[in-house]
Amino acid sequence: MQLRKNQTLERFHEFLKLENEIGNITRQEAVSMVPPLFLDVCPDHFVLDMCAAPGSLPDGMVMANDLDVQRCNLLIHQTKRMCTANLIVTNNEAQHFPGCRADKNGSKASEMEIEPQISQLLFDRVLCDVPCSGDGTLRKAPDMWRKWNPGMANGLHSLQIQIAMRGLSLLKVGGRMVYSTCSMNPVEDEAVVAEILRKCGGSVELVDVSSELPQLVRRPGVRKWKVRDKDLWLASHRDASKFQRSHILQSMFPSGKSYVAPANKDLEHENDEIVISEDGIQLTEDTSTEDLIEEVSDLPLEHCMRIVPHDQNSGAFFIAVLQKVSPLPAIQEKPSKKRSLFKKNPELQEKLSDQVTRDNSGLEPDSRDVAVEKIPEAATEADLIVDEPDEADMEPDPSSISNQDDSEETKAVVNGETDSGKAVGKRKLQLQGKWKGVDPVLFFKDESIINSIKIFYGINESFPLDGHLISRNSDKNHVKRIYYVSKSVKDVLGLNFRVGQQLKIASVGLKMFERQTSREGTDTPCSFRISSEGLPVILPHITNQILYASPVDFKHLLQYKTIKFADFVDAEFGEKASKLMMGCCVIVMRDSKTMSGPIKVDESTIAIGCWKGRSNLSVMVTAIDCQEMLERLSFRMEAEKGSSAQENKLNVDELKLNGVSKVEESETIQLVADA
Ligand SMILES: C[S@@+](CC[C@H](N)C(=O)[O-])C[C@H]1O[C@@H](n2cnc3c(N)ncnc32)[C@H](O)[C@@H]1O
Repeated sequence: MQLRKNQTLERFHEFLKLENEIGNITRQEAVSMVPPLFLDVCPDHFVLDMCAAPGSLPDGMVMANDLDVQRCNLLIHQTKRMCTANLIVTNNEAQHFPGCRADKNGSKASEMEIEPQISQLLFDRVLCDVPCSGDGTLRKAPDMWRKWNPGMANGLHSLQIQIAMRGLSLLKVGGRMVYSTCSMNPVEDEAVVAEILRKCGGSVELVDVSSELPQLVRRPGVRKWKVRDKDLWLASHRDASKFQRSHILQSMFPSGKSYVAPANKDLEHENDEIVISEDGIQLTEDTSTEDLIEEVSDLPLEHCMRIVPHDQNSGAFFIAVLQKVSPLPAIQEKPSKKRSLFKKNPELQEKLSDQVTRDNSGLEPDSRDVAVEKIPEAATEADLIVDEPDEADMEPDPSSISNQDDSEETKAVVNGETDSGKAVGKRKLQLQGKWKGVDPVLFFKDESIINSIKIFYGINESFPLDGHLISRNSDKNHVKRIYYVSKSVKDVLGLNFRVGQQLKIASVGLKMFERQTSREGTDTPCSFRISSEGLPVILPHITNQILYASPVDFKHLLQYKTIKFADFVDAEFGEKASKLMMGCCVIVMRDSKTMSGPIKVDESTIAIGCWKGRSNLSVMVTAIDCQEMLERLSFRMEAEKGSSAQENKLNVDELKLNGVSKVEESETIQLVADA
């Protein structure tokens, strides 16, 4: 509110919005970022984020899942600038997340697009930041004060157990899973942890992480609590009436034990007095809790962590770290009868998908779990962007570059092959395995196109393309976008084909190449340009169609978007540009590091995709990216100017000592001055 209203913060707010839009920053409450810190992720790990919403591994990969398509879109937008080929965004129900185990001879040849190195999808790390009632966000979500009621937590308890159990069954033995909520309600926290410990019978341990992140002020988990149902406190499942037992479960209590209801229980609480206050809020006579016999858990729940607002001025959070020490008991991840039926009849699955179904992990939840009340929407981050445009198709005409927006399509298809600007409504319903309405995921194997790309950009074997390219269009002749995936992702996709595409993939890999046509004609030897997201990854491997511009010419390109060869300040650069092949090229900003020798790409390398036309170079970067890059550039130049001036001053002082009074400016200083 202050950011929006306070005039003095206007520029800061604009900066935040721009950087957020571009994907350089993501605003999130600090405490929400704590759970992954306890995951202890290593670069080669396979990580599953079961309920990811929006939040580069060399060998490992991250599979980020969320049930909500809009949140998947947001996640895709926010991870776009990470330039990672190691990410798969999926849109499955976490509690039924597919196991993807390939049997040795069961796969059909046509589905086995690529022989995978793995035969089962298991993870080294799992993050279960589950949907919760969200009372820990009370400080930033004023709505919560009106909306909250204890039924929200009770209604989510079973789903939380199911998601956590599914996570544990997908975890490798020896792996770590973090379970977290932004609720302080023990029913969603310690009760869930206790229930999964009970279900797992010693194969999962609650890890004492009190020595990890010592700066984080936290409180131990509780071992005793009561359960609230509407106007009543219940200390034990024994206290629940027969009616209440349809939604108040034994696992919500510290002992986790069930009691047989006495015959007259139904009649209890009938006469509880209900009072309606002036503002219409229902007040109830609070039942005294003193006469209830408290249960105490015998599990080491004090190893859980409670982060409370008044300890370090944060939102509230609950975190538990679990270690799988042996295979779970009675785990049989064989497809249930129901699932094999679905394979034959996907429509049946669609019909049933809205119902709360039983866990297929083999650890069946209590049958009463299915009777939970309608689950309330989980707490939301205050500043979620609902949707983001995919990168527009770009013609080498700068005016068209900045204005296109295919956000409608992005809404419709998550990310995939779209026909920019025209296709909404006309697109055929895509089919990804059994998933309707989702673009297919296909290995891109068109050798003539792959070879033309390799030759045009001079990409050698140091960057293997074969088997690493993906398209999202079943019409092989009209592929518009080609995605690049890492070896780990390639293996997972191969496995997913073998098991009949159980993963519902919203986004995979890094958009690397996009089909490009020029208004000047199509006489370019390669019809695919390098996309902005893929550029940082492929940059070190490009040997053709790449030029180095001085900071001043680079800046002019960003400012004016199109520059005639003859108009570059550095005439030699203009000359070289005119000799490039027609089509996409890459312009790297020259600095002391890129002046000579091989390109070393690091976070400071600034490069853009351009189009070499008949008489000019045009940038193929969105207007917003140009603006951001210009700002980054001026900041860098300021910094360089400062350090050069400092260096220069030192040199002058040094030379003065040697009796010389005039110093030639270094080239760096000259370039900065030009700019
Ligand atoms: C607490 S939020 C996750 C926040 C996220 N980890 C972050 O740090 O931004 C819980 C998420 O679970 C998703 N969700 C709800 N039910 C789900 C289900 N059955 N399977 C998977 N995701 C679910 C919601 O869409 C929501 O984005």
